[in-house]
Amino acid sequence: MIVFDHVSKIYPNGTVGLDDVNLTIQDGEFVAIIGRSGAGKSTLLRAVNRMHDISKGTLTVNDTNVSGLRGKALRHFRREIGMVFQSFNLVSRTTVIRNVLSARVPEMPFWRVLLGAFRKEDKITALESLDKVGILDKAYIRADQLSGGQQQRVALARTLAQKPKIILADEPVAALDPVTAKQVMEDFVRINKEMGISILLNIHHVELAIEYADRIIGIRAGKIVYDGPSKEVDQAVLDSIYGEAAKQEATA
Ligand SMILES: Nc1ncnc2c1ncn2[C@@H]1O[C@H](COP(=O)(O)OP(=O)(O)OP(=O)(O)O)[C@@H](O)[C@H]1O
Repeated sequence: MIVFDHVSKIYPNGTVGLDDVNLTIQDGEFVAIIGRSGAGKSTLLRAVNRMHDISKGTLTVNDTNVSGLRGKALRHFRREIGMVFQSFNLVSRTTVIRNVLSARVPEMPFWRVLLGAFRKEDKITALESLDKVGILDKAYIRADQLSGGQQQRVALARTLAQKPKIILADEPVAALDPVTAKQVMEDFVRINKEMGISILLNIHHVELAIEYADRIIGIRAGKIVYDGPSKEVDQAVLDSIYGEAAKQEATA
C-alpha cells in the first residue's frame, strides 16, 4: 500500500512540484495519473521510490516511511519497486536476455557479476519474464534490432525479473505508435491482473488511461483535482484537470 499524507514537494529553485497531496493506493490497483505538462505527474511517481525527496508530509510504502530510508535499506526498498521509462533505458548493443538478467545483478555476489556467471534460476526467471510479455522468441537478439514496442516489452520483462510488488511507469507508451501503445497497455493490464502487481503509470493519452486503468488520478499544479474510477471520468472532470486547454480542444 502506498500512502501520501499531506505530501508537498518544493524544488530547490522554489517550484512547487506537489502541493499537499493525500492519496492511498491499495495493493494490486492499476492507477493512471493524468494532467497537463508540468502538473506534477513525474514528481508524484518518482517520490514513491525516492528518486525525488519530498519536502513536507509523510510518504509510506508497504509500511515503510520512505523519507527515513538510507544506504542499504534504500537499495533493498527500491528492488521491490520496478520502474519503466518512456525511453526504455536498455543496453542496446547486447542481447535481450542480458538486458533482462541485469535485473538480477543486485542479488548476485560480486564475483558472479564480474564473470557474468548467472545462476540457472536467474536465467529461468529472465526467460519466464520474457514469456509473460510475449517476446520469449527474441531472447537472443540484440536489443537494438527490436521495434520500439518490443524494446518497451524487454524493459517490462527486466522489471518483472526484479520480482517487484509495485511497477512505476513514467510515460511508458509516449514513444510508441497507437497500435503498439495499446499492446503495451494490455501487457500492463495482464501483469496487474495475473500477477497482482500494483501499477502506477503516468500518461498523456487520456483515452488510453480511461480504457486500461481502473482508477484515475488527475493532477493540476501539484494538487489532486480528481481521484476516482476511470468510468466516471467525463468532460467536467477533464475540464477540472486540464482547464482551458481541454475546452479549447473539445471545441476545435
Ligand atoms: N529538478 C527540478 N527542478 C526544478 N523544478 C522542477 C524539477 N523537476 C520538475 N520541476 C518542476 O516541477 C513541476 C512538476 O514537474 P513534473 O515533471 O512532475 O511534471 P509532469 O506533470 O510530469 O510534466 P510532463 O508531463 O511534462 O512530464 C513543473 O513545474 C516542473 O518544471
